[in-house]
Amino acid sequence: MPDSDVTERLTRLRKSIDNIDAALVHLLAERFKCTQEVGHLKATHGLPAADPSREAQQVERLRTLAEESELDPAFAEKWFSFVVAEVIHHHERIASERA
Ligand SMILES: C=C(O[C@@H]1C=C(C(=O)O)C=C[C@H]1O)C(=O)O
Repeated sequence: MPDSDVTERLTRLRKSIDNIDAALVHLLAERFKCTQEVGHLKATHGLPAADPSREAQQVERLRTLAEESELDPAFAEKWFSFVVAEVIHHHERIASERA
């Protein structure tokens, strides 16, 4: 493949990667807006920050979706756990600010 074709293909792929990264940031921002609201609801009603049974259901679902999409399910779970840990941290902070 000539060098100019490689450069063109790389540029095209990187444009798509940049679009996907932008979409992921937007999706995460929307997710955190929802989880912040959940955090306030929980703090107002004295509910615990974490809900392990809900998380177990989500992990199960996400692992299945990952398999169907040919994404490594272990990676999907790792990503989910990373995000949820941050959400729980936010919930604990919201609850402590109310106390
Ligand atoms: C958002 C919630 O709080 C926590 C965070 C979750 C999440 O980010 O999906 C799921 C369960 C909870 O541990 C919730 O209870 O729905």
